[in-house]
Amino acid sequence: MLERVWRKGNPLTLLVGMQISTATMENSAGKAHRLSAEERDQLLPNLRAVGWNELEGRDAIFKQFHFKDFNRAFGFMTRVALQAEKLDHHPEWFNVYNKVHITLSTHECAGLSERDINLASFIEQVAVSMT
Ligand SMILES: C[C@H](O)[C@H](O)[C@H]1CNC2=NC(N)=NC(=O)C2=N1
Repeated sequence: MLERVWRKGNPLTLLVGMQISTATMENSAGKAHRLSAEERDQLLPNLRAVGWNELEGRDAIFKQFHFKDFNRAFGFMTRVALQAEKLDHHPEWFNVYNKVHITLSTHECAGLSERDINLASFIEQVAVSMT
């Protein structure tokens, strides 16, 4: 099912599929692990397709969002913040007026984990609904 979604869907559908798939990726102790090369090959292209990029010199992903005005930007941040708190996984971000810059990485494994992919997927869904 997921394979079918990945092949056929648009980038956002792909990301929703990724959230489902990555939900099972943590080990039983719930500890985050740094994504392997294979996992990156599988997961990152879908995020690149919607504007996320890997940072140079740090194992993290980054995207800049632009909204119509500050209200939209802050509404977006509020929705992301509530979900981040639920997930206990928080963005590093910067806001000025209608711009929001977001970096995602996982302290526990000092790099990218499936938690970042999940949060990025959620953020994309919120951003689409706010633009
Ligand atoms: C103690 C607490 O659970 C951790 O610091 C959580 C909170 N938020 C987090 N946010 C992010 N982005 N990465 C983490 O590893 C992380 N860990």
